[in-house]
Amino acid sequence: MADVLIIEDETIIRQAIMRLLERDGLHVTGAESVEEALANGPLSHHDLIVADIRLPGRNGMDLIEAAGDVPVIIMTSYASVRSAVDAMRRGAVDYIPKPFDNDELRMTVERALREHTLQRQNAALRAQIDADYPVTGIVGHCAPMQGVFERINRVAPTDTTVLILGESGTGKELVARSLHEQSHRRDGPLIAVNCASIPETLIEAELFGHEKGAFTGAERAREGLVEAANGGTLFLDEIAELPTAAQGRLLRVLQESEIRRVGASQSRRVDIRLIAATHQDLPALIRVGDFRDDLYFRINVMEIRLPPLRERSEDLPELAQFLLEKACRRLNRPTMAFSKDALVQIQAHHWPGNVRELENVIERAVILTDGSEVSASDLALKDADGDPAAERMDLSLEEYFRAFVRTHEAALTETELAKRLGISRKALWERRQRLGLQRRRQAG
Ligand SMILES: Nc1ncnc2c1ncn2[C@@H]1O[C@H](COP(=O)(O)OP(=O)(O)OP(=O)(O)O)[C@@H](O)[C@H]1O
Repeated sequence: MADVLIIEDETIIRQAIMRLLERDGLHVTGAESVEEALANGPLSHHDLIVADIRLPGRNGMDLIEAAGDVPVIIMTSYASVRSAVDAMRRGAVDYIPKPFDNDELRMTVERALREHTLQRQNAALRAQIDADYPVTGIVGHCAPMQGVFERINRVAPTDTTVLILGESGTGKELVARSLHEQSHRRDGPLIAVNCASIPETLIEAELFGHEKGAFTGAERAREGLVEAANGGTLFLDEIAELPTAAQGRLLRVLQESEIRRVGASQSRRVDIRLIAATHQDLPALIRVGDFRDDLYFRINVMEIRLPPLRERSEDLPELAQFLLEKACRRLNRPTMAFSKDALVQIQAHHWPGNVRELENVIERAVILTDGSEVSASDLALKDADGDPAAERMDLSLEEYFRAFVRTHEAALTETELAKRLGISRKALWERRQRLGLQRRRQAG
């Protein structure tokens, strides 16, 4: 039973609220003042506090701070909307205007209690995940991954620039997210930019923003991605793809904590933490003049190197199982398991596309498998060497969708087909329209 504390100095009002909430099955205690409430025991014993803003002695505002994690609803007269706004700013979860409407009060209390329960459940879930995996959502027990976790835990709480190295698909972005989530910037933005995906001519304006008229087509001034990361983390993936001019601008941002938009004469202060990643050999690029050595020295303060999947074979069974559960959840399929021969194949494969390839192979197998077991043939991996995996990787999900629909549509209803694909019937219909994949009528 949820426990609610009412602090209200007017006895009639306090008792009326207590009776009202007791009728809703809540355990309610009352106090005339903040001092009396504190004398009766720690505030943390309650699930919710409803307090008048004007009280004799310490007022309701003081209480918000004293309440810590316990949500506080403030009661205020219509005349003092201003103080209600102040109370919300200082952390009250809601306010109830006086004179109050009984139903409105009950609904506000119920909503605050529900949100508080949800928050507690989320915190418990997060703690559970943290306990299962040392760094949120990153699977790996092999020695090199343990080294990676140790570095993440050490460097995450600092503002140090981190350079993540590793082949494509080894989890560089995942590590960057984890560094952000474990830093004091976690409530700030994480802006992830793949430098290879922005055309060279646009990259400076995209990253650093521009003033109106800075170049043809710049009709309005625009904030860049670096500024958007202010107060948070900027993750620059494939940093080796940054053209030399942009490298110079980035270096200035890092050295001076200031940014100058393209075409601007004034600088603006920015507070960002940079995490960079690349699969390339930066010292080799420096030698041929494609990467600035001063930028390299500035970003290479702390290095995290991710091993390729082929060097992590002891992690493969756990990682495959983790990705299988993830795919089943995403595609709305009941839990599945790998057959023995599937696990043998997973161990034998070379995984040139690393974890991303493993994830794609598993997701496709989940889509194509009927039963609850994924067999070696569902994985469609050939052998450890010379397997044209890259060819299969080129098959887009749309092509799989097309093949899956054409193979199964004669035997399944649209509802069954949608369910097997893990999408709604409406989504199936829409995708059919988009791909020109009209339903074929069955002969006879
Ligand atoms: N150790 C891991 N545990 C669980 N999932 C992982 C792990 N490593 C990678 N993944 C998953 O594999 C996919 C690819 O990872 P990610 O995008 O982080 O790789 P990347 O190195 O940044 O690739 P690229 O260099 O091509 O951008 C993601 O879906 C990620 O969640």
